[in-house]
Amino acid sequence: MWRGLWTLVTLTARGPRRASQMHRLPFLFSLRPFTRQGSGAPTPGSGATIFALSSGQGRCGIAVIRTSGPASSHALRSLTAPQDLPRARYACLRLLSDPRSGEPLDRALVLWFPGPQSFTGEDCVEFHVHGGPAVVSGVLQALGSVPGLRPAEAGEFTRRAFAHGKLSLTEVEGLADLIHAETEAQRRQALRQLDGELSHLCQSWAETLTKALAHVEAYIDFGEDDNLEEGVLEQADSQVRELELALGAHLRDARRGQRLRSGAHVVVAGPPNAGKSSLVNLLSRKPVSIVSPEPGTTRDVLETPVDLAGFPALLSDTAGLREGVGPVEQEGVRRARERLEQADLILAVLDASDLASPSSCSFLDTIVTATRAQSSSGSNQRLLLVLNKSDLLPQGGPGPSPELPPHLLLSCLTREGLDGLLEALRKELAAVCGDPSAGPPLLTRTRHQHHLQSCLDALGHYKEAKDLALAAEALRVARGHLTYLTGGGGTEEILDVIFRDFCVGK
Ligand SMILES: Nc1nc2c(ncn2[C@@H]2O[C@H](COP(=O)(O)OP(=O)(O)OP(=O)(O)O)[C@@H](O)[C@H]2O)c(=O)[nH]1
Ligand SMILES: [K+]
Ligand SMILES: [Mg+2]
Repeated sequence: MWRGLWTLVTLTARGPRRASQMHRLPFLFSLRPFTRQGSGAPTPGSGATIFALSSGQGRCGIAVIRTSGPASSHALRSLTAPQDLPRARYACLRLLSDPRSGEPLDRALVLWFPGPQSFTGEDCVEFHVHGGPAVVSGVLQALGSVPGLRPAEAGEFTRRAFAHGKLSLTEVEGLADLIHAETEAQRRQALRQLDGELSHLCQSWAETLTKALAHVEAYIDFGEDDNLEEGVLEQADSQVRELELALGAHLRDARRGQRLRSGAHVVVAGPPNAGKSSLVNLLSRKPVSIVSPEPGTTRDVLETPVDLAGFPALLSDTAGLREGVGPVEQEGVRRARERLEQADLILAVLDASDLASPSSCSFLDTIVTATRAQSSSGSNQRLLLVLNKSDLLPQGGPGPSPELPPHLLLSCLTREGLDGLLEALRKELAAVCGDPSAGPPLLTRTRHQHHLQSCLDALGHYKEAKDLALAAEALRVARGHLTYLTGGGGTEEILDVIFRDFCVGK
């Protein structure tokens, strides 16, 4: 078919002489038309129809049971009365009964989604039944008795959706993240990815590369032909340069998307008895750490996952930093320092009523000053200075020293200043994790970073390539990585671009 099309074009647009050059275009005839179905994913379940409980386990108001596959309509008819198929995509009330015994199971809402307009792309049915365990297991058993139906494996509905081109790989990842999202920021980020923002961006980058590749290939094939547009290679070069800039900007993202997915490391540190453990308990809303008036209470690093102002964080409580103590506390101090190095954000806590003590001064001089100096010289580590126990400051007094770096006043005892701290945390974490509702889509997984970096490396090879065949190959490799990112398996659409974007024989 392609050969036919090409011949048509060569005859009409370029005159018959071009037909003799067809042997010079081997790559064009190995092309498959672009479809997302050629995504390298396994072809779905060889006709099997799957079913599963899609809502959560346990007693609930409504439970949703789904089927997907060619026997879905048969399953629906077998379980319902009347037995006719309801109108597509409209909810209707039906009596469900066991097809073997005729025993009524429930009165339920059923929905019929004929493929391909369904989540998986196959025929699907949803049963919205009453959420009692006996109803759910009765309907599942009834479905299991219908010939051609079997229970779904984990993720099998989504896998079928991917195999039918309903979702790209990054969208599948977004869906998984949405299901697991625990904080507002994670939900926003996952929803953007599920909406396909990252995959659309990659598709547009891949299109740019397809154009550049088409330019280079055309030059290889028609280079000496004066009918070819001028400057095709220069166009390819400038397309590659623009793409390099865009990819570089995304990669400089410094793993913000990944932090948003798995949580930023927030480390609470400070001198002994400053109220670090009190703050950790306050922020996590549970008694994670022991609080006591005795300095040196916390020894081990205590970690707890928390939702901090809508952002996911792994909050670590650490031992108070001081010198000249016994071996156990000294080990705690060593662990605290080690954890500080891994922090995305340091919550530095001092006792507002004890700023002149040697341990407060030493903490300010070392950790606080050093971190602030590093972050102004481009390090990614951030720091918030919190002066706790503000309730101990004299009412209407002068407040802490004006020479201190920027800080927040807080009382873990009275909770005064907590709202201000949460607002400051929200800003800091938005900088650490990226604001999920603004800017370009974030890279949420190492896999994304790997493919973008490999794409960028291949563009480097393009620029260094000594001949055009190698340059074209580098572009193909670069484009392959973008396709892998969205889950495609090296699909080709150069012909389309040659017809659409090129005026061979104008
Ligand atoms: N007045 C007052 N006391 C506080 C406040 N926050 C904590 N404290 C008290 O300060 C003491 C030390 O608190 P912790 O939370 O154990 O302090 P820490 O920094 O974890 O101490 P170490 O683990 O020993 O380094 C306890 O007696 C707390 O009740 C506050 O805001 N105001
Ligand atoms: K203490
Ligand atoms: Mg403590």
